[in-house]
This record gives sequence, structure tokens and C-alpha cells, in this order.
Amino acid sequence: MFDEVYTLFREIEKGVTLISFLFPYLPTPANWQRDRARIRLTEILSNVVESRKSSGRVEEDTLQKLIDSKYKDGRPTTVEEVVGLIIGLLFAGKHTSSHTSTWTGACLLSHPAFLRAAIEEQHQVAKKYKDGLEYNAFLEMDTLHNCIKEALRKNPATPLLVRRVHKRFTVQTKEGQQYDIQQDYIVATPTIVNNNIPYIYTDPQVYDPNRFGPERREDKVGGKFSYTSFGGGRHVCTGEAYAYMQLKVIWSHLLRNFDLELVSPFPNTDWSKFLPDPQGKLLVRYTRNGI
Ligand code: HEM
Repeated sequence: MFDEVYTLFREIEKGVTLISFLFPYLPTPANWQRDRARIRLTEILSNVVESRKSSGRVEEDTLQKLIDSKYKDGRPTTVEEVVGLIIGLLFAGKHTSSHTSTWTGACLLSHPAFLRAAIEEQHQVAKKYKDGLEYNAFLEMDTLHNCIKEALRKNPATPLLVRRVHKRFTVQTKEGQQYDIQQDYIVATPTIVNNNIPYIYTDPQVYDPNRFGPERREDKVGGKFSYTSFGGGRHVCTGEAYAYMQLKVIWSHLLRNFDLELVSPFPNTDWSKFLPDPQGKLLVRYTRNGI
């Protein structure tokens, strides 16, 4: 089942392009495949939800929370809604994480000074937690954290955040120009532009994880929306802490156990995707070492 779910996910992902975002029902092979995969994935996950419900078993997990949730008027969630939420959650967490992990690798392996600093930090943490790395050890990996954060600043997983306006409002630019934003307008905020504003980020084109260190704190200087790779406001990413933790677990393991070298050129961004990945294959040579 795992293989089939993974394949279906890939097929849905392939249908999430910039074109399909603007024209979701365009009759293209990618959109057909995406829609067929969505139907099959719904079938598989519906069976999982139905089987949990009919078993009478109560577990301490996310699936149970979704099944037990109720709307404000007391109505419980339907199987279809639970399945939709699971697909949404998997989509929110899976692709964004693999995207960020890949860009972190590409950035680290092309910036030797930061790679050395991240490896040195692994030495220090491994020395301190010699009985095995646990949760707190990963929280102490500030250098690695900032390397991931900077890779994500330069390569946000969601370069455009979109909202429908519920209530009319005005907005004023830094230069004093006012805009009237009317109800039902669609507003888009380009993360990729926000993350490169020169009065917030010094030399924004440069990969420099030190910008997030205690002396500079560039993610805070422009206010709470300076760094928007995890969104902001009411719908800010609820998985941010988990995302950093899993990315640190992955990269800490790789840095502690392998010598890594990027053998393909630093990748361009594939802008045809709605969630723009590195273009082409990223080739890495690895030798096992072990800190
Ligand atoms: C590096 C990895 C991740 C990145 C870059 C990321 C980014 C984002 C962004 C930009 C948003 C806001 C979308 C918007 O405003 O329209 C968001 C929302 C969300 N993310 Fe993440 N995310 C990541 C990982 C995760 C993980 C691992 C999970 C769950 C396990 C998760 C769950 C969610 C959920 C549920 C929302 C919707 C929140 C809401 O609408 O109230 N994310 N994420």
C-alpha cells in the first residue's frame, strides 16, 4: 500500500504546476493523471478512516483527532472531510520538507565555510550528548537551524501566498502610497520578494545563515512579517517546529556520518512548478566517515 500511496502522491504533485494553479481544469495529461490519482487516494484513505471508525478502537493520534472533531454547530466531520484533511496535511508537510531538505543540501555543499561550521557544531553536540542525540540536542543545533532557514529564505517552498479578501481595508506602502483593497479581491503576497527586501536583508542575494544570528536577527528587523517562508498571521504554518526538527534529524545524520560533495552544478530553480524545486538532478558523492 505504501508504494501505491507514494506513487499516487507523485502523480498529484506533478499536476500542481503554475499553469494548473491558474487553470485547474485544463484538459492536460498531467491534470487527468492528478485527478485520477486523487480519486484512488481518496478510496484508499476512506477505507482507513472507515475501518478505524467501525473498529470502535480509540487511538492517540492525528487521525483520531480529525475523526472526533466537531464543527461549531456540533456536526461531526464526515469521512470525506477527514480524508480531505489528511491529504491536505500530507501535502502541507511532505513536499515542503523534501524541497527544503534538498535546497539545504545544495546550499551547504556549495558554501564550504558554512558546511565546516555545521560539521563543527555536530562534533560539539555529539561530544556533549555522547549517550545518543535526543530532542534537546537537536534544539541546540543553531548553526544547522540557520543554514536550513537561509536555504528556505532563498528558496521558499511556497513562493506565493494567496487570500480572498473578506473585509475591505486600506494599506499604505513604506513610501506613503495608499491602496484600497475591496472585498472579494484576491490578494497574493510573493514570499520570494518579501524574503529579498534589501532594507531587511543585507545583500539578500548572498547565502548567509549568519544573518539570523543573535547580532543581526534580520528575520526580525522588519517586524513580524520579515520572514514569511512559513507564512504568517492566522494561517501561519502549524508544522514549523516539527519541520525544523525533522530536517535537523536528517542533516545531522548525514553530516555526522558522511563526507559529502556536490558533483553536479548548483541547480537552477524550476519555476514551472507551483512549489519550485531544484531543476534537474542533484548529484552528490558520499563517503562514509562517522563522527
Ligand atoms: C520546511 C517545511 C515547511 C514549509 C516551508 C511550510 C510552509 C508553510 C506555509 C508557507 C504555510 C502557509 C500557507 C498559506 O498561508 O497559504 C503553511 C501552512 C501550513 N502548514 Fe506548513 N510548511 C512546512 C512543513 C509543514 C509540516 C511538516 C506540516 C505538518 C506536519 C505542516 C502543516 C501545515 C498546515 C496544517 C498549514 C495550514 C495552516 C492553516 O491554514 O491554518 N507544514 N506551511
